[in-house]
Amino acid sequence: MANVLRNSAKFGFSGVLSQLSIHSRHGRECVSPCFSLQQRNNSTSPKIKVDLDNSTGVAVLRMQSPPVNSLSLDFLTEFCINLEKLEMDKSCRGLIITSVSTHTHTHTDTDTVTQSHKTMIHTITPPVCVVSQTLSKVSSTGLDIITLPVCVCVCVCLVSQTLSKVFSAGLDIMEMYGKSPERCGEFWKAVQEMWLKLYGSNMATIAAINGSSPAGGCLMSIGCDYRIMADNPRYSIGLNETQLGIVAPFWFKDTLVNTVGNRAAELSLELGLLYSAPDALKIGLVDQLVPEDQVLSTAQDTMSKWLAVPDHARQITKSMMRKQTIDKLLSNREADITNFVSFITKDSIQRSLRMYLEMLKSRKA
Ligand SMILES: CCCCC/C=C\C/C=C\CCC/C=C/C(=O)SCCNC(=O)CCNC(=O)[C@H](O)C(C)(C)COP(=O)(O)OP(=O)(O)OC[C@H]1O[C@@H](n2cnc3c(N)ncnc32)[C@H](O)[C@@H]1OP(=O)(O)O
Repeated sequence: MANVLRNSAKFGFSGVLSQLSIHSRHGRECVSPCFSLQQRNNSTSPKIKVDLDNSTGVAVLRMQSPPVNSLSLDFLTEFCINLEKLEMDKSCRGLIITSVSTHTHTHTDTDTVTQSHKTMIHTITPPVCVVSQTLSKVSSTGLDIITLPVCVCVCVCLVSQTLSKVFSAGLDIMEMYGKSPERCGEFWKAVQEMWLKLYGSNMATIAAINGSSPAGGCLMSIGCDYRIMADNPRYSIGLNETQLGIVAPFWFKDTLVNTVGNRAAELSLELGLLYSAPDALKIGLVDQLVPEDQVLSTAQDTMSKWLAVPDHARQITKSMMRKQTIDKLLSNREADITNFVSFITKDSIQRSLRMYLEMLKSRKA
């Protein structure tokens, strides 16, 4: 243990984990070589926006993947890359995870059509740059060279997309429905990676839950050190997997037990309960409720209290609390993937997922 603590002071929590387990893929040594320490951490990528305030050392990661911030393979990959970058950045000590409620997405599109220039201008607005040109083209027979008037339209337009009031709708069900075993395995590995990185982060982490947070969204929340939820009767949170006819794996269960205790976790998991914000507070699934417009500012105020504690002391303590749970998955990763793939690809489970998807759609109609 003394060794663990010495290493922890030297490498931080993630570093200790990678020292302790040769299977660890989320320690500092395993970072993709394309990220250097010099890299700035203010990034905007399609699904996630990260802003690091260098004066406070606090990064805000905003999920912005309409319609419901579901956790697809692409989303999870992007999430892990961002987390890894922040973990590597010594100036970043705290991370707040939240969802943007509305965002404007800048969309660049290049289209080539064999229509008149005039038609093109009418169909795509607002064109920032329209280039007309004549293009020589080989006909389908390959014999005749024909010349067509072509309008190449480079259009930059702003598309406003509104996220429904969700923090995250959890794992993207479409990643588990009708997919090949290989793809399911790849997806599950990314889910594991997201949890390993978050639960084992050296940073102080706060979930600013400004919307519903079922299943994987709840996992992401309880993977943080502290949870602040909007006091809105429309929002709910919980590990509702059994309601979909699927089963939360042992590490989802362990994280929930570590958060709310065994009895509450038992009820919660077996019944697939989604809790209102006040009920979630009652069982300790979230730590604090605040009016919706104060979720982020409260998270920022709370973070300053967490960062008042010396990093090494907080990190070593966090490691002592979470290491056993993390190691359990690290030493069973491959078996866990195999279990997931064989479970999720069963006909009966696929049927349950289809019914659930239909229910989601019919609820909308
Ligand atoms: C033998 C032992 C084995 C042991 C176990 C081994 C392995 C483990 C196996 C499996 C574990 C899997 C763990 C799974 C975890 C998950 O996270 S599953 C996902 C659970 N999520 C949900 O149940 C949430 C469902 N969504 C909602 O309840 C609502 O959408 C909402 C989030 C409350 C938002 O409501 P609203 O604003 O009204 O939006 P809509 O319902 O209209 O949704 C908009 C569109 O988004 C689609 N959508 C919603 N959620 C998801 C999702 N999670 N994935 C993909 N798509 C989603 C919805 O269908 C709408 O689509 P359309 O616009 O109709 O196309």
